[in-house]
Amino acid sequence: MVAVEPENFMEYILVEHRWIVVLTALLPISMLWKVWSTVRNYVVFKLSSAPKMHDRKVKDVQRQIKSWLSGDRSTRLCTARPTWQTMSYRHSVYKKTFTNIKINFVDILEVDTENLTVRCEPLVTMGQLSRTLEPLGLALAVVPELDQLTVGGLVMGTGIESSSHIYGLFQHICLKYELVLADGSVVTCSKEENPDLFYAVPWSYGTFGFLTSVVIKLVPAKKYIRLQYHPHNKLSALADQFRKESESDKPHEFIEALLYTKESGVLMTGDMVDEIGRDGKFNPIGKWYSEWFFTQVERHLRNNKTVVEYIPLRDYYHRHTRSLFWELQDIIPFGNHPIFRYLMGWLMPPEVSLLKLTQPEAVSKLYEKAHVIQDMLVPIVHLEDAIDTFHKEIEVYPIWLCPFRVFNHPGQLKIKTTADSQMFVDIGVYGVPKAKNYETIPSTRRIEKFVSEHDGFQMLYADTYLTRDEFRQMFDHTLYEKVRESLPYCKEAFPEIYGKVNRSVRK
Ligand SMILES: Cc1cc2nc3c(=O)[nH]c(=O)nc-3n(C[C@H](O)[C@H](O)[C@H](O)COP(=O)(O)OP(=O)(O)OC[C@H]3O[C@@H](n4cnc5c(N)ncnc54)[C@H](O)[C@@H]3O)c2cc1C
Ligand SMILES: NC(=O)C1=CN([C@@H]2O[C@H](COP(=O)(O)OP(=O)(O)OC[C@H]3O[C@@H](n4cnc5c(N)ncnc54)[C@H](OP(=O)(O)O)[C@@H]3O)[C@@H](O)[C@H]2O)C=CC1
Ligand SMILES: CC(C)=CCC[C@@H](C)[C@H]1CC[C@@]2(C)C3=C(CC[C@]12C)[C@@]1(C)CC[C@H](O)C(C)(C)[C@@H]1CC3
Repeated sequence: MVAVEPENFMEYILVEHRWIVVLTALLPISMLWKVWSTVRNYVVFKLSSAPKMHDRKVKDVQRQIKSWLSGDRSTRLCTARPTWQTMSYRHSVYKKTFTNIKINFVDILEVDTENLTVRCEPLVTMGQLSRTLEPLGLALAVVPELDQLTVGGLVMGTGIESSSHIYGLFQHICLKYELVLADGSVVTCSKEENPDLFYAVPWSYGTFGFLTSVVIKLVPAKKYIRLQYHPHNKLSALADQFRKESESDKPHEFIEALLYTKESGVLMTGDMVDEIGRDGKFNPIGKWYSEWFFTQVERHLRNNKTVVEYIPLRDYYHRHTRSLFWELQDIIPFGNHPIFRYLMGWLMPPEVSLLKLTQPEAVSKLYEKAHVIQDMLVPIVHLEDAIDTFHKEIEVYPIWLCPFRVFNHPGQLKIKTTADSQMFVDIGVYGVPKAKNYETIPSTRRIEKFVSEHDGFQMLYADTYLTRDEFRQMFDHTLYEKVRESLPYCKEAFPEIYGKVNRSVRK
């Protein structure tokens, strides 16, 4: 472990015993925030006030942009969402120098139960959506699993989940975007209307305009997920089954795998069902006292038996929220202890935003040197090679594996095939690297090189060390540039994507 020197007593507590602050302050505040926002969202929905307010809020964004237009336009524009509230590890320093546009868009506007769509505002979170849709027997086709991810962030960045091998990324289930552009106009775009803009918006990181609403595709939901755990002790066997299941003509609705060592892991296949069958036990993994999901899965590996469980739908969707995958074990080391779970589990997890807000400089330095948070997206055929490379360069376990389809659409994600789509795998690596030769920048750059050479992509909520040229090689900028040229004031108002994601603007 790399040593860091705390500068004062408070910092010492925050670094060495971060759990004290988390337990005494962050967890209670997080709970109050959760209760307040749930009640507030419920009341707003019941009063049906959100759709009426929406137009007024859009006009307010237009007003702010027009005021920027009538000034000297010496600054650029970004959203005023404080950087500590976002679901990335870093703070975006450009927020300090750009003109901040307030976007207070936090509501679900309309659920169309006939056409199976939901129209919602960009700050609506995944937790809010799944809570609202469940009683209606509906769900988003892709539910990125951390409660606090927002629709806007997932559209402008990207979103992925264990149903993505069928439906694709979050962008692929979005049917329409409404944006306010740099000239103050409001546009809507879809496959039929302004298609260039529609295909260029995902992965654009807010560099065309401000998203004000999105129409998203829904699917009928059932009460439970029948989840089958398939333990493996050979990577090649796990990878073969992983590919076979993902590319099958009739795939299971949910597929993911967790690797616990280079050679061993558990593949999980799931389907929605209305009844609990007799072939497995009921496991409400979302209850406050239940063990963290990733350690439950590890037990199936140790037992080395294929078993079936029935998990309540929302518990499944947010299965990695309570332990923030496995990141919370570094912050609350005893968080998975039964005594803690029974007594305090109902307060978990702390809000990521509050953790971020109270992160001292010394912890940032520690994470910088000895912690990896990366999701690399590579064609599924290269799965074993990628695991080899990650093992050699980083050696962090568990590793999250999630298959997903990239459709052959125009835009920044250009796949190298003429087929309709190509199957990829997201390799998520979060934790303290054990590889002896690990050094943040050189090791990450070698991984990035591997991903580029294998026609893959890097998720950009994480740190990227790509140069601008390498970045433009990884992400196709042809359509992006064309649309930027065609929109009045766009280039003046917004930097290019690299200008918002490179390391020099993220501290
Ligand atoms: C926290 C929470 C959030 C909910 N969110 C939604 C939701 O977003 N959409 C939904 O259909 N049901 C939602 N429901 C369920 C809803 O309240 C009703 O249970 C169900 O829709 C039956 O409505 P009703 O026939 O009693 O008529 P009403 O409640 O009077 O509504 C008639 C129809 O209009 C739609 N509707 C009403 N208000 C809104 C709104 N603000 N936004 C979108 N559609 C609205 C609904 O489709 C509803 O069926 C929510 C429930 C909870 C607890
Ligand atoms: N399972 C998954 O798929 C997971 C995904 N993630 C990643 O987390 C990120 C989402 O986090 P979240 O906190 O929700 O989003 P952020 O607030 O971090 O926003 C991400 C980007 O989207 C832009 N943006 C957000 N809302 C708007 C809007 N209304 N109009 C214009 N631009 C907007 C932001 O611009 P600006 O800088 O101007 O605010 C920023 O560049 C995504 O990048 C996603 O890939 C993380 C964990 C899991
Ligand atoms: C595509 C998928 C599934 C991505 C999962 C990404 C998660 C593992 C990321 C998203 C936000 C994230 C970067 C975060 C952290 C860990 C990894 C997270 C949870 C933590 C909690 C680590 C500890 C840090 O002190 C701090 C609190 C700033 C961050 C906050 C964001």
